[in-house]
Parts: sequence; structure tokens; C-alpha cells
Amino acid sequence: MSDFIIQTKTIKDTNTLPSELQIDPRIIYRELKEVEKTVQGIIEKVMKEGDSGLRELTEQFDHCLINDFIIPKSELEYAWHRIKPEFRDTVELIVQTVRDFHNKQSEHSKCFSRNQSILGEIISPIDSVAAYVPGGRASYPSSVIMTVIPAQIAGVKNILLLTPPNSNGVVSSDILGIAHYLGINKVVRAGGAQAIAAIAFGTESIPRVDKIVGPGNIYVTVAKRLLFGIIGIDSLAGPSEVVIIADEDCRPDWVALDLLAQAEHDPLSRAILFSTSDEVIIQVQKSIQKELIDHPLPFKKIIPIYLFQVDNLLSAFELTNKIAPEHLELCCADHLRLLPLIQHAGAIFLGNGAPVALGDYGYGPNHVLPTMSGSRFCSPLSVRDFIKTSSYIFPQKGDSTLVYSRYASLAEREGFFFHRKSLLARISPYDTL
Ligand SMILES: NC(=O)c1ccc[n+]([C@@H]2O[C@H](COP(=O)([O-])OP(=O)(O)OC[C@H]3O[C@@H](n4cnc5c(N)ncnc54)[C@H](O)[C@@H]3O)[C@@H](O)[C@H]2O)c1
Ligand SMILES: N[C@H](CO)Cc1c[nH]c[nH+]1
Ligand SMILES: [Zn+2]
Repeated sequence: MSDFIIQTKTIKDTNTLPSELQIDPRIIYRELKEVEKTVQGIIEKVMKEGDSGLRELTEQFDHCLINDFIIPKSELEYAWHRIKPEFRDTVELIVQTVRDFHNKQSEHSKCFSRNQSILGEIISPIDSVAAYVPGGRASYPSSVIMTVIPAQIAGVKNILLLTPPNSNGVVSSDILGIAHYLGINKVVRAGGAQAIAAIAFGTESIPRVDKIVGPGNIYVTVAKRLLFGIIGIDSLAGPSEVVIIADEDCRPDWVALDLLAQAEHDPLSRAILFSTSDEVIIQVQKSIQKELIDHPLPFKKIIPIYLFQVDNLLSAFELTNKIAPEHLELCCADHLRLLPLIQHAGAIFLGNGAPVALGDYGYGPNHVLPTMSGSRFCSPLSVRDFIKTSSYIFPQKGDSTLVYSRYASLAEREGFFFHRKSLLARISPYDTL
């Protein structure tokens, strides 16, 4: 049985977050630095040794010896046909709901004129992308759908998957089958920080790509962070988190399940309840304990579930905005009216009928979401993560803003001789001064 502690507390001062929530940026920074030491060694080994370094690290962390990292295409097709028809129907339905939602995110190139000049932005898809599909403690076929669909809608031509093998060297056949169904034909059997390094530098057998996206544990997340710049990344979608705001309108037994559902991902996951009702807190605590008797979580560490009592719902919203959680459930009456109070949360679930698990498995929006307070500045994975823009200008004589000497004067102030000269050289054909 896991060493389970539920922390309960009453919060009076909403200006200061309880220290156990540990979202102080200095603490996050120090924790990341600790993991960085390990990850840096892993990255350098793969960078220097390529496939043989990756092989050794896979043996060390995934406990299996892999000869060929690329899984043959025929295995993907075989895996899809081995999936039972009812489950194939489920996959097809979820793929459609996720596709419908993401289709609405499509962006288009823009062109506008100013006086007689033409300016604009061209949108183009990223050439090649790797999607990381986690597979350490659990296997995540749902993440194949979440990462591949927005990339395809954006028009990415080369999409491959990275996913760790189990100790027999095998990758979940659901991951392979869904990859095939979605038209992916390259799956790389490698995981953790070593897989991120392999795709960032390229190895003898694994091609380098332009961007890596997808969720993962702390090692995967830190590797993405360290390699950003060498390779593009999406958000830091690390160990799962949930905040639930609940009043007397909630179902405490369901709240308990939703807290446990995100806590079961990882010992570093966090599940937090803010409730105005002491009775709700007592009932949630009882339900969690009851659930864990039948189903203890497989972690040796203490599971971070926090149940906080607050004076009013406003305080709960203030605290939540400070946490900026990955997921937020509003299990309170009037949730629609309260929604505008939320400034920072990756995905919001409204009402008692909206568990995070529904979003996890593809009700529409993406389940790859920023963690560690990242929803202050990052968004859920979307089609926008797979495109980039190039701006363009086509100046014309009749444009009254086109006075080269004005731009040249700014160059002069910055002290750039050739910038200034390059502008002044244009004066004779167009400039009116
Ligand atoms: N934020 C999101 O959007 C989101 C979505 C889905 C899942 N997740 C998170 O993804 C994570 C999945 O984690 P996982 O572990 O099951 O799979 P994973 O694939 O992310 O990580 C497994 C890999 O970690 C490496 N590893 C394990 N222990 C290590 C160590 N001590 N040193 C170096 N490397 C080590 C191994 O190479 C292994 O292959 C969870 O934290 C889950 O909460 C997040
Ligand atoms: N809760 C995860 C995002 O943090 C997504 C997921 C996939 N499968 C189960 N859950
Ligand atoms: Zn989940």
C-alpha cells in the first residue's frame, strides 16, 4: 500500500500560497536544476555516441536491449488489425471528435495593403515533427491521437513517433495500431531524455527533426527544456496536475476520483482541492481513503493530494490563478457565471459531469497541456504549434510612410553605418525627401 498522506488545511490569507504547494519559482528552478544534472549526461552521451549511446541508455533505464530502433511499418499495420472491432470503433470516434475540435484552429496567411504597399504574413507548416508518446509507468495511446491530429491539420509532412519500449523491448500494440490508423509509418522505439536527444541531433538510424512535441515525465520535460533552440518544442507538459474548486453542489465521491485520477499518473503529480465546505472536505477525504484500500497507488512516495478549506469561492479562484494549473474542474453551482474569474489554467472542466478524464480521452480539446504554472504563458497543444509564419513587405513608391531617410536616422542613432547606408542608397528611386 502506498504511503498515503492527505494534507488538509484552512487557508485564510490568499496572498500567500501554502508552502507545500511549492510553486515558488525558486523551488521549481532548483528542482529542475537537480534533474538537469542527470539529463545533461544523457544528452551528451547520445550526442557523442549516437545509436550505441542510445542503446546503452535504453538498457539502463528501460531494461531492454534494442537492436533496431525503428519499428517496421508492417508491425504497425498488423497491430491495427489485431485491435478488437469495438475498440477500433472507439478510436475512430475519438479521432473524429478531436479532429473536429482542432479543425477550428486552422490559421491562414494574411495580406494587407498600406497606401500602395503590400505587407503580410505567410503561414507554413513545420517540415518535420516528432511526437513523444509516454510509456514508462503507463502507456498512452491517447497521446498518439492528441499529438498527430493537430500536426496533420497544420500540414506537417514528416511526422514520427517516439515511445519507450517495455522491459521486453516491446511497444504497446495500441500505440502502434493507432499510429497506423492515423497514417503514421515511422515509430521509434526509444523513450526518456535519451530519445529526445536522439531526435534533436539525429543518430545513424534516427533522423533529426525540427520540433519535438508531447508530454512526458520530468526527464523528458527537462530534456526538451535543455534542447530548446537546437530543436523546437511545445510547452513543458510534465507530470499531471489538477485543481478542483468545489462547493456543496459537488459530488464528493466524484471529486475524490478526479483527484486520484490525476495523482495516479506520477509521484510528482499534484492534485489540489479548494472547497468552501468543511463537510465536502471530510467526505472527499473519506472517499479517497476508501478508494485506496481497494486500489492503492503504486508509488512508494507520499502522494501529493491537498485538500484546502477556503472562506469563499473568490478566494479559491484567486489561489487557482496563482497556481496556474494544468487542469481545473469547477464542481460548483454557478460555474458558468464564475468562469470569467479564471485567468490561468490549461484546460477547464465545467460542472459535475465533466471529469478531467473525459478530456484526457478526447472529448475534443487537446490533453497535452502546460504544467508547473506554465499556463501563465503557454497554451494547450494545438494546430498553432505546428505552423510558423514569415512576414513580408513589398514597398511601393506611393506609400507615404516610405521615407527612407527617416529609417536611416534611426540607424544613425543605433550607430549602424551600413544599415544607414543601405537605406540611403534607396532614396533616389523612391524617396520623396
Ligand atoms: N502535461 C501533459 O500534457 C501530460 C499528458 C500525459 C501524460 N503526462 C505525464 O507524462 C508522464 C509519463 O511518465 P512515464 O514515466 O509514465 O513515461 P515517460 O515516457 O514520460 O518516461 C519514461 C522514461 O523515463 C526514463 N526514466 C525513468 N526513470 C529515469 C531515471 N531515474 N533517470 C533517467 N531517466 C529515467 C526512461 O527512459 C523511461 O523510458 C507522467 O508524468 C504524466 O503525468 C503529462
Ligand atoms: N491527464 C493527462 C494529461 O495530464 C492525459 C492522460 C492521458 N491518459 C490519461 N491521462
Ligand atoms: Zn490523465
